[in-house]
Amino acid sequence: MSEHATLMLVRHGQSTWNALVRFGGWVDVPLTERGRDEARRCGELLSKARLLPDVVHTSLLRRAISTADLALDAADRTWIDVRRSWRLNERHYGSLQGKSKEQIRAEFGEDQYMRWRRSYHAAPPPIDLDSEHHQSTDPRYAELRDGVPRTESLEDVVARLVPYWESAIVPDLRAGRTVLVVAHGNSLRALVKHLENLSDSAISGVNIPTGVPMRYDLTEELEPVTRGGIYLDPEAAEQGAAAVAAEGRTPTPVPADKRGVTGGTSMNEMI
Ligand SMILES: O=C(O)[C@@H](CO)OP(=O)(O)O
Repeated sequence: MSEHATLMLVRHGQSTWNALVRFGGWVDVPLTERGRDEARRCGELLSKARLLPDVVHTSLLRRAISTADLALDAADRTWIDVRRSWRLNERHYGSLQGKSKEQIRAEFGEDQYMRWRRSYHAAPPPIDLDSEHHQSTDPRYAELRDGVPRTESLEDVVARLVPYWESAIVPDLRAGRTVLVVAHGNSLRALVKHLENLSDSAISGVNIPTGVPMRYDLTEELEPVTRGGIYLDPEAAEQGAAAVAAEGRTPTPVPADKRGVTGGTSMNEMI
């Protein structure tokens, strides 16, 4: 094993609901064309920096799986070992799943909106089983039986993610493998909180941009050598994180095919 273990974290590229500024959570929405470009660029950045992963871990959601596939293709690493787990899924956003962030903010006010989005302990109201956006009968979660979440706080995400970190990712790092984790804004925030031992309030200010790889060199004790990690494209990361922080505060862009009806900005022009 080299002096430091290398962990690369990547949030999936832009999804269709990122573009529409809707709460995504466990709803399995695909990447936009922009998201696919971000994923390919992520692979190019990994390749250029010679940070070639030996193993990739993803969630069970297609926006993370497609991002990993496109990035690994661009880095000529399609052949590496793949592990997937629901424990890397996005936070389950309860009854907010599928809803417009702008509308939720307008309806419930800034404080409640931000409590649901960024407080450590608060979870949105549980999703109704009549909703088209619940996952209780999705076969990919069959092993969870009645335990498929109907809402989660970030604290709940830490609780379900850390066992996977310890049982699946840490052994790869200890074996000297360069590990790539492709996951989601809030599952990665949960991992960053755990890795950096951040306080409940400090993690509320952390926003993860789509598609920009972040590198952590870890000590023997698996503590980050550089706090906050190192983004391979710091400028894109800064802009992307600011855009995530601002979601819901600016008018939601209108998809290109609906522009004639209501006007607005095309999905691919946003952020
Ligand atoms: O909608 C979601 O599932 C997440 C990530 O896109 O949103 P937020 O950044 O508001 O937690």
